Amino acid sequence: MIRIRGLSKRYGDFDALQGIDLDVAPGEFLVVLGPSGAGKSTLLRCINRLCEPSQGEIHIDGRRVSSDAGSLRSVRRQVAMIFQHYNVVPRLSVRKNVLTGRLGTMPSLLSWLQIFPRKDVDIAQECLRRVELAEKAELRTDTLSGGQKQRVGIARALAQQPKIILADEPVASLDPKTSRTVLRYLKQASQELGITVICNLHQIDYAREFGERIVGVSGGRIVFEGGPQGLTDEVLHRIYPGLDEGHRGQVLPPCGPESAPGVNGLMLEEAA
Ligand SMILES: Nc1ncnc2c1ncn2[C@@H]1O[C@H](COP(=O)(O)OP(=O)(O)OP(=O)(O)O)[C@@H](O)[C@H]1O
Repeated sequence: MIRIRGLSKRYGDFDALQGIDLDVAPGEFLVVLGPSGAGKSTLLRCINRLCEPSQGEIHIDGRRVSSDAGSLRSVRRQVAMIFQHYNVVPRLSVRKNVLTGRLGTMPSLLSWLQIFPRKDVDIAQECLRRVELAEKAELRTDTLSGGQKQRVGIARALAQQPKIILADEPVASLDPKTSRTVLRYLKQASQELGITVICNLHQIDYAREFGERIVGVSGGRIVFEGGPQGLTDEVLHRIYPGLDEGHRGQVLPPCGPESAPGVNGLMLEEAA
């Protein structure tokens, strides 16, 4: 379904990604694990073309992704994104936030007027039910906890009815219990709906627990590819050079700015 060959991304004279080759199967839940600055976000952003690769090719379902308008439209429709800081619009209701996942399928006048057809409202409600937030649909989103906001982020991604979800450190801002709950909702939706998920994580424990397959990235290169049982000490040292015993399996704090501004590149605060 996703085929990546020779993908490189250069920022100025810095190589953020260097010759990535990767295949992701339909319905797979793939975890990308790696330290801060390894290139995980850049990889996801090249897949949905929020970021233009310097070299290499990406194919989704056999179609090459490019920056021409038709390809971009198709990618933005098929690929949803979940962000570390949720990217919900605080003053909108939970339901309206989820409905923004439907904007790409609606006539622009209706979306501009924020008039949502019944069918879309029903889809949004079903997505909220999946993350067990149906009863909060009418609440303002800023009244929710961080974990609930991220579940809104998942529901919004599902409302897009995507083939692929790219989740960029979706639990980096959450405590361990909430993180597991959020990852469970995401994995369950992937399994039940057959959605391919690529999920960037910092946490080795969660990668082991939720990843069907794990790709370890370090210094812009893939240094490991395999099942959770393959994450041996030697492999972890390859992914996290200098990682000591005491840190193994613990949460590695993220750093760096949140780089993705909104859904499908929209600035939601401005769109609201
Ligand atoms: N727009 C940009 N301009 C210049 N350098 C960038 C840009 N975006 C990312 N980089 C650099 O590319 C490298 C990879 O960044 P990326 O955000 O992909 O890493 P990451 O593994 O997702 O890190 P983190 O886990 O901290 O989010 C970093 O060194 C980062 O500083």
